[in-house]
Amino acid sequence: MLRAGVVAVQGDVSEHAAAIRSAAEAHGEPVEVVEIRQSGHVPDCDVLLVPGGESTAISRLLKREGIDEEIRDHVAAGKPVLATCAGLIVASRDAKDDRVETLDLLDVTVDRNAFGRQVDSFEAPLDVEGMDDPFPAVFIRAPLIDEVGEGVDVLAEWEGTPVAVRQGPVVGTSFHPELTDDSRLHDLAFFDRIEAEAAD
Ligand SMILES: NC(=O)CC[C@H](N)C(=O)O
Repeated sequence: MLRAGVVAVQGDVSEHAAAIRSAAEAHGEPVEVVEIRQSGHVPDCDVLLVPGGESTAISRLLKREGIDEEIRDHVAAGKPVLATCAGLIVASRDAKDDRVETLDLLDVTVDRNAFGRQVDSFEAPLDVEGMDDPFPAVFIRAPLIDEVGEGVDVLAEWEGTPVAVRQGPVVGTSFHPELTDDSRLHDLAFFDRIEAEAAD
């Protein structure tokens, strides 16, 4: 049984829970989704999802609840994380905003809301490394990734700007794969990895 933790202090938690459930179902993988609002649950999780929402609120609450350290330990143990939009901001090295205390899971810097305000949200077909067909990427007040460290792979770009990155077990996207019923980003972040490990 795969135990998937959805960080649930703020943001689009139910969409993430539904997306990981349907991705797991597609792989015939029984899944238990754990909504994480307090410390003590992350250590039991195999994979973690950090949702979109408001990065200032998410980072403040993670720290207040002591979940921030647990997420760092999860990654240090090599366990996968998918961080989307505000989650990517929280996972970055630096969001250039004192209100966001980042977790430094991905060696990238981000510019919050760089793709515009809520009204500027858009959907775009995105070429993602390893996918045969474009992924329907939904951008909502999306962060721009402006600096990418050496250990980071860029998985997708939009108009010359990285919008999906991977470093070790952590995948971060500027867009919201949880809002479409396309589970290929979950495959890339979790199931391809889990299946490759199982085949070893
Ligand atoms: N849709 C989103 O997650 C937007 C993120 C928002 N720009 C932030 O700074 O938190």
